[in-house]
Amino acid sequence: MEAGLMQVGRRGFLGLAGAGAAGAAVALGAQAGLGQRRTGAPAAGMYAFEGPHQAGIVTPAQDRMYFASFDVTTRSRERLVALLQDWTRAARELTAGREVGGGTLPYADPPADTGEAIGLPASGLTLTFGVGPSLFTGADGTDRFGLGGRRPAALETLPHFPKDHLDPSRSDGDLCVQACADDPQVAFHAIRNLTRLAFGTAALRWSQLGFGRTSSTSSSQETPRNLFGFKDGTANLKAEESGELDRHLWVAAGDDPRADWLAGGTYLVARRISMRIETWDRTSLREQEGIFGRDRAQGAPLSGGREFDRPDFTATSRDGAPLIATGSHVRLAHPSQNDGHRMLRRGYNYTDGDTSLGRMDAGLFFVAFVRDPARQYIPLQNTLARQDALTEYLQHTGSGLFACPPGVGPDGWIGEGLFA
Ligand SMILES: C=CC1=C(C)c2cc3[nH]c(cc4nc(cc5[nH]c(cc1n2)c(C)c5CCC(=O)O)C(CCC(=O)O)=C4C)c(C)c3C=C
Ligand SMILES: [Fe+2]
Repeated sequence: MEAGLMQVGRRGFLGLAGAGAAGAAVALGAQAGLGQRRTGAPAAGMYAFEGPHQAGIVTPAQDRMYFASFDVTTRSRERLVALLQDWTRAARELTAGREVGGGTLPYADPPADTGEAIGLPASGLTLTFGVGPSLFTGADGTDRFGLGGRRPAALETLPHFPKDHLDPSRSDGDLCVQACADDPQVAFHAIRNLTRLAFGTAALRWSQLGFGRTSSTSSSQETPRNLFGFKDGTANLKAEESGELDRHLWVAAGDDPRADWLAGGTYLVARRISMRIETWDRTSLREQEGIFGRDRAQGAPLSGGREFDRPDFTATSRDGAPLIATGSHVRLAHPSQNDGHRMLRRGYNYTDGDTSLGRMDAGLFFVAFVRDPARQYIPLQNTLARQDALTEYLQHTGSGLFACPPGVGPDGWIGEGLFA
């Protein structure tokens, strides 16, 4: 079984409702209460909502994603807090495969849950929440909710990078929710219901559907492929590397004296990267492999060996040229070129139909989690934008940076520490 995934079947659930349930079912009951589960189907995968860190970061990447960014429309701090509490309550239900609002159906009112996930299991749903820089400081410099003094120094709108072509209506936001699941309808249902709960307090600003994970976050997972056909996620930071996670992923107490509320949390970088698929498809395999610095079939470094072997950047061909080219993606992105920095990538392939020129509007919705974006993301993105051979085939069209608070305990709510 994958790390952190609980298999809760009909027997487990019925057992919980009865006398003494153990193991997974107890975990379900403790965190989710005894509301109506949407299905009695066996072997419904479920990740614990509670824990020191939010789920959806190091839990194994699911097959589907629906990412949403929100603008907070209220000026009231109390209403913002109430929204985060409502979202936490709903997230406990949704991730346990239960209907929002306990499945209440007063006939004279709209149902508490929108209903399209009835009959579907939890499907490994995780919900990961974040806060953007604009939640702290408005465009006119105002301290919107009295949180200005608690804003982490690293939580700034990402700078403009060379060749960026950002659409403001697909960028930034006050709050974000990343919903990942093995069923797209379950991920959609989660965002829809959270959006509905936010009515009058926060409004959807932009959203992105992703259909195929482009990273492994656990060594138990097979490396998937991106839309250029290459294995993606080979050298990713993985859940099993606990020391490395503390070093590169989780914010520690003392990292930022203004923002100890973020200890145990992390930063989420989102980039909507359009990929020039038609041009790529007219490029030779030799050139494609040279651009990445890995072979397409196995994902092995061009210096030799197998997928998970270390790339040898000193290896040269008979004519003295480096086997992994100086402008290749893996050389430029490798920790040895970036002061030892790593990141946890958790992106998804996407398509939004086609463009007015009849090209596929498709690419990578790049999501990465880092302990410090100012050191781990911004310098690397500047390097890639200027030197990476891959850049010719890409266009960054959306962007966002969010701080993801730590996870919650049984009575906690997301972002509690920020408002304490
Ligand atoms: C700024 C960070 C990065 C962006 C943006 C980015 C875009 C991007 N990447 C691929 C495909 C691959 N990336 C791979 C490795 C890799 N990429 C980054 C960072 C960014 N990529 C890092 C830190 C690494 C790991 C480097 C290392 O430690 O060796 C690979 C190789 C396989 C792997 O390790 O995952 C591929 C393939 C695309 C298509 C893309 C934009 C659309
Ligand atoms: Fe990459």
